[in-house]
Amino acid sequence: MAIPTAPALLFPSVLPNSFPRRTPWRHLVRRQPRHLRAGRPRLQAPAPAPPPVAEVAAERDDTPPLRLLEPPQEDDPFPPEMEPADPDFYRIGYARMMRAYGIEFLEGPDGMGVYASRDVEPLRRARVIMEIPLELMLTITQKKPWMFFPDIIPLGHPIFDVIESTDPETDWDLRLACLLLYAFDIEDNFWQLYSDFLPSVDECTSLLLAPKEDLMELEDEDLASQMLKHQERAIDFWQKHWDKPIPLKLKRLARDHERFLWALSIVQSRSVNLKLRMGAFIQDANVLAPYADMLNHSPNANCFLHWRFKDRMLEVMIKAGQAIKKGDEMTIDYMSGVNSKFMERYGFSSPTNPWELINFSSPATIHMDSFLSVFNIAGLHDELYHNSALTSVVETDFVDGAVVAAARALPTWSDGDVPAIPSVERKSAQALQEECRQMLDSFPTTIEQDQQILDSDAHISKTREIAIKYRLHRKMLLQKIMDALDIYQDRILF
Ligand SMILES: C[S@@+](CC[C@H](N)C(=O)[O-])C[C@H]1O[C@@H](n2cnc3c(N)ncnc32)[C@H](O)[C@@H]1O
Repeated sequence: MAIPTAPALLFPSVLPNSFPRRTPWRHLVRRQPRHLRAGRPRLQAPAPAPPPVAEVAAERDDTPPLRLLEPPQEDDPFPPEMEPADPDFYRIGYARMMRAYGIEFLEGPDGMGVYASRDVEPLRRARVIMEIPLELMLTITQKKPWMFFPDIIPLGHPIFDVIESTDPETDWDLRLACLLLYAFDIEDNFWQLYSDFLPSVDECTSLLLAPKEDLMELEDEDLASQMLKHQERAIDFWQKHWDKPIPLKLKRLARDHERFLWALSIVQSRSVNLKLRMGAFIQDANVLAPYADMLNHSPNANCFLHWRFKDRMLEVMIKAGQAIKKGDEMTIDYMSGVNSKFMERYGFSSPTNPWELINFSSPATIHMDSFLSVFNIAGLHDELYHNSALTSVVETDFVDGAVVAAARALPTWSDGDVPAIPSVERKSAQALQEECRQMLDSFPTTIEQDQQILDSDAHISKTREIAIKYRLHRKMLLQKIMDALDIYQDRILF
């Protein structure tokens, strides 16, 4: 079934004033690879002077009501002497811009990121740093009747049938990639302009874009085969719909499968899941939210995303109580997952990911509470945290995500199973160290060799670099667990 469309009413012209206008030919020019150009164009926060928090609240009240779902009735009876207003007239009320308060978008070590442009005192309440109106976002919902938003695809366009051929619940990423490609193709559409600020094929970290030999560098067979399957799925989809004689208006959206893989990478690594209310429905939606998609990940994020139903705004908010210094990066927590999950979806891993897992097969058991207390780690097994209140008591500061991660996976004994005899504890720690050592030895390269490859090869491809970093991070985690078990034995057992 085709969805009727009312583009003039539902999709306003919403270009921030400072957005560089695209010249008609510019989208035909291939971007230079990253090393040949000085980064992506700078994304300027389009808001005027940032207002204090109190004013933000006042401004919200002034926002004109958004009548996204109530287009004027076209078949209202007009007296014959009256003419309908120019379609532009209707756009006025819908044209809302993104607003930004006290932030700037800068190129950093993890690509583009969002940084504080002034100090922020810790406040008891969360506060807004970005507001992104719904109409700037590309949205695909997982259930009918609302399929995607904005409703920009004209009736009868073949991309609609391509989208319709997929399963809304499982193929949200393919669907959103089609919608994104379509949005890029509409002259002066917001996304056509925003695409200048998205990472190019050479800059994108997604492993969907990695050649097979780079995937082999991962030395994680499960992840490599998972990525090959993802690539196969995307290429099959592209071949099914594009690799044949088709109308030009469809063909030009993704002339080669690389273009489709890139769009899919953008969707997977930049979209968020939200529960949106659309009219009477509350829907699980996958959303590409411009500007908010410049936020990088941190497990100790200082910001979070908040969907405001009333004005249909996505807000980025600083967590309550956070003090932020000018120049600090603003981050959100993408998910609590192991490194392989981050690699699969976003193409990066972290040496201190507190959700990383090492599954020990050794029967050795260790007393978890005493292990944790050596590193000032407190809390229940699922929510271990560094207890800084204890830092003055125990001098070691050796705690990072890797030790928390180790603690999550350590085999433990429950009261009564094993007597708390230091020699048993020591044996357990040694057995676990030995298992880590064997796992570490199973990598054909050492930590130093991987580091050398990364340091010495100036022309290393992006995806190969990512694969080697991941392999390095896994080894570093093992090394840190071994070190932690050393410290544990020194501190507690003797
Ligand atoms: C939502 S985008 C964030 C903006 C992105 N940095 C850019 O340049 O446009 C997600 C991508 O940012 C990068 N990224 C985010 N957090 C990261 C982190 N903690 N470490 C390394 N890369 C990160 C990865 O390339 C990821 O796929």
